[in-house]
Amino acid sequence: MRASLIQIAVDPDEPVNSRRQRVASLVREQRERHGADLVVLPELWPTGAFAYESFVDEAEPLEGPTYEAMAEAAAAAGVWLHAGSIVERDPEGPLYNTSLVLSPAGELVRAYRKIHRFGFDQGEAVMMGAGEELVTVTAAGLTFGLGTCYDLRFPELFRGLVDAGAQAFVVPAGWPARRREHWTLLARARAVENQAYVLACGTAGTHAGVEQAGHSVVVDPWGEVLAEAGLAEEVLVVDLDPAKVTTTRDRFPALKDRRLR
Ligand SMILES: NC(=O)CCC(=O)C(=O)O
Repeated sequence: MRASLIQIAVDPDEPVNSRRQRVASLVREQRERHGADLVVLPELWPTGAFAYESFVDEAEPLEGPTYEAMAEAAAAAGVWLHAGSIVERDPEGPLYNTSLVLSPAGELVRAYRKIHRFGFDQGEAVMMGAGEELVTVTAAGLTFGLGTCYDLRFPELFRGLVDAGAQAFVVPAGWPARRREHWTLLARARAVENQAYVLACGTAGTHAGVEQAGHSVVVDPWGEVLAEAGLAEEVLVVDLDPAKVTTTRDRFPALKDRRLR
């Protein structure tokens, strides 16, 4: 199966709706241009992950304007779409940082509320609720476990996803440039320790004064980097093979030597 990761530039001068339309047309062309079965977008790309002051105004229901634009694009292209995350307004609860996974028919098949909120005593950590559910989804022949940005620092989440059947992880992010080394290192660590693909899709540009790391990366189950973006907006195209997960786990069966559960 082939995946396209779209590292979107989040420019505060581009209105959110224009960005939605621009991203929708990028999604639409991924099948025809690159033969993609799956398209992946970053964390909170409509607003920017650090644009805390816009979270309340831009919050939307699960099937709000971002979903609508992405559903139309996924269906037009006939691709699975991990649409990155949105600021979700739950009518009965707080805001959440929620990732959406859409089928090639444009249906919302899974939503994942980010479990580990970033910011310590400010921003997302105080403005949003914490998700509580591990989420996996089987798409185009692979079972993906979902995480979001800061989640990458919490290996127990990814091990839990492996226990739930994950062969690959999708990690949308809005990771800052000043901790770029951590991003690449953690993406490779999660791949190696879980013998799983990692599809880590970040943003480009600078918003809310925070320069983004870019450098979206795809790592295979042996820890090899298959593709890595630069700093600017860019599309990464990679082929993923479920058999590679099986052979890696069979030939070097470290996951079978676990003693603490
Ligand atoms: N949006 C985020 O979760 C940022 C995470 C981050 O900056 C870090 O883990 O470092």
